[in-house]
Amino acid sequence: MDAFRLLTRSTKFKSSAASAAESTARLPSTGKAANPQLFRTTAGEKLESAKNKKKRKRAAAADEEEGDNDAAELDFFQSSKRPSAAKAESSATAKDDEDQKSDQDDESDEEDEMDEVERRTILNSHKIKVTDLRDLDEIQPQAQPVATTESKKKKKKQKKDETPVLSKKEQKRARRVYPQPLTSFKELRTRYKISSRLAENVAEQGFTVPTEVQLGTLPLLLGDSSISSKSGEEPDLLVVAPTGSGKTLSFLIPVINKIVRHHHSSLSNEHGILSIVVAPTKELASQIVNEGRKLVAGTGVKITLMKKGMRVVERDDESEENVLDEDSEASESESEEDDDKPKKPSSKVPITKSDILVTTPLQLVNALSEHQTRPMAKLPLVRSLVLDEADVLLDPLFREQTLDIWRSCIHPDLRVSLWSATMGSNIDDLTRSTIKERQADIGQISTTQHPLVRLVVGLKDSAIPNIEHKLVYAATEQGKLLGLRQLLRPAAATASDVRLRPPFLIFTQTIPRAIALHSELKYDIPAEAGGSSRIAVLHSDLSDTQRSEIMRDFRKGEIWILVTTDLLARGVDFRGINGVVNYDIPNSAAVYVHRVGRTGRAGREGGIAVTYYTKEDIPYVKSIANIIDVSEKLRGTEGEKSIQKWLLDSLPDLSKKDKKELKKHGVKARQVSKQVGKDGKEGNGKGLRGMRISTKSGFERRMENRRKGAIEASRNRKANETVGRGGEESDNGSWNGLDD
Ligand SMILES: Nc1ncnc2c1ncn2[C@@H]1O[C@H](COP(=O)(O)OP(=O)(O)OP(=O)(O)O)[C@@H](O)[C@H]1O
Repeated sequence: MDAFRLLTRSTKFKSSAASAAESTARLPSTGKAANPQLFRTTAGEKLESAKNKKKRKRAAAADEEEGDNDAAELDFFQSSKRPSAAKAESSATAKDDEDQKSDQDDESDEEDEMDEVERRTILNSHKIKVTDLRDLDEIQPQAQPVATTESKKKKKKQKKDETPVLSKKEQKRARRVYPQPLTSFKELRTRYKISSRLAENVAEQGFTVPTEVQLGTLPLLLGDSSISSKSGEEPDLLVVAPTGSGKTLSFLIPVINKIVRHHHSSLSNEHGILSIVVAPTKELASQIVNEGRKLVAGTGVKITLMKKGMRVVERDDESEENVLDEDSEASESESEEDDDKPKKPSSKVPITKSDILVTTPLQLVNALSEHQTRPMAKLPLVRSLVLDEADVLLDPLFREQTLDIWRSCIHPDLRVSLWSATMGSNIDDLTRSTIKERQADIGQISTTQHPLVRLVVGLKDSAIPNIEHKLVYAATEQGKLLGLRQLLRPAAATASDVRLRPPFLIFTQTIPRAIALHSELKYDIPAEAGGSSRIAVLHSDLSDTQRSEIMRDFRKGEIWILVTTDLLARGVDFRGINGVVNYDIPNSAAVYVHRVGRTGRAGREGGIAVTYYTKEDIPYVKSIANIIDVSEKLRGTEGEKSIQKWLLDSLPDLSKKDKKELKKHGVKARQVSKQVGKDGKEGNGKGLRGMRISTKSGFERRMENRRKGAIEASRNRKANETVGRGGEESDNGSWNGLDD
């Protein structure tokens, strides 16, 4: 069924069939991109393909030598699906397989080793920048820079016994590292020797080319010896990489592999949570678990979504409890409405048995502190802590909870990795200081310090270059609604030059506005296209069950248009959505980057981001216009710029204080006054302004309200006369919410 056609109510487009087909072919919903990478230069591509060609030749020669029987074992990356029987067999022989191949792999490893120039060329070609963030004196002596004239001059000024002060440029150079990039997924097995079953599970996803973030981070986390430590020691890692670039796979593969190794090691009798992944929303946490389940199949690793009422550790003062298996948790009811209250006395609940726990911050903090009634319990076995959307997890809203979790992980070998598409420099500082503070707390000596590495893909804090941005001035709230209606009826949209095919997301500033917009639009979808069931609203006031049902239906394609708040701005992966509408402008440039990043996932072309702004928004638009400008420059399309220089120059700059205020509360005109209840019935009507969404003018609304008031008053008068006593006081004069 073509959603776009149905929405046009069978109206024929003026454009030719050929051009329509051409535009459809480029839509994100039509399938995955041939290459998910966003950045690459010819020089880098040539070098990578030369390296891969060499490897293929070697593999073919090895195949010939080993005969047909062994070939099946060696080429598990070739086909995306393998019969399960073969899988079971290969899983059973995995360890032997690893041992048998290790000699051959060692040999090929040496051949695969790139020199620094090659590593530099490939990393630069993909716009990957890796930096060691430790203090310079902590970085290995080899990393110290060669003194330049600049530093020599400074040196003269210093006393002889003092260490030289390096210029900023020199410090930067000293910190740059060029780890060997992953040129193909095959290397996960041949070079990094990950579990063969895990490698098969990755291959079964059908991914052929690693994305930039995978190419850069997987070697670091799987133990690459070319990084600054020279020891191949796993670093703590800060990663800034574009939205939809495959960060989830980048952190899950190493975490799962580490646990498989742990299960095979002498520590295999240690049972408990070994890794924690923290994400800011339940939707994202549940998505990570789904992705994780595909990767852990058959590896013996268990991944669990943290739910209310679950117990994750045994406190010292508790008696032994029976242990609940992860499989039985899957059947737990998801209909818990209130996360802040314990479901049943926690001591009666069995302890969760899982290797990887995926959680939102509050849920884990509540479990560890028994709803903040007791000191936080410790998580003594956790070796990997992953903070997904780390900048938001370390934002004041979640910071204390996230740091509490971090501090609870007391194992000396803990490694932390922080991931996001946007990260301020304050996160670098906070990470550094938390690592030091934690090391001091657990009495770790400095010699055991490992690298803290930052890896940035592309330009930090920028929107993906493979989508089209439209910044549309709508003057008023009514103008925005009219514009949006045009998008919903694409036949009319030809005039406005924006064509957006479902499925798409619409973001509003607040929950009441999302609800209001949904009620305003729900009858706009024609019955033959499925009517109001095609459009839904999702926000955090809904129950968990409602939230997951809506997510499921949107993913299945039953819901075409989803109105939502920033709840879905981050991390959530709806692979084929064609666009994003910022009905209300985002509260910050970072939120813009994340919201629009819901489309154009994994390098898909053709996604559109439409942002409406009104007169009230003008002071806040410049940072968004800047992001669009940079994204278009990254794309490198001459002459196709949507942000003109004159616009950038004429838009006002926002002060730091106003930026902070905007981030915290959004555009003032759209805030919901405290006197207004969620039902929209309290107050005198003025507080409702922020949630009002209607095409009717203020005058029309006033007239309508007066009419309603008059009818209501006459009804009351009649009732009073009949009953012979005064009726209940009614708030006739107040506006009664939204126009349906
Ligand atoms: N190498 C690959 N080739 C093709 N698709 C991939 C590859 N790696 C991941 N993907 C797909 O890319 C999509 C986006 O991945 P993911 O959700 O991990 O992105 P992300 O970087 O975490 O984005 P965000 O910043 O929005 O959270 C997913 O649908 C995933 O299956």
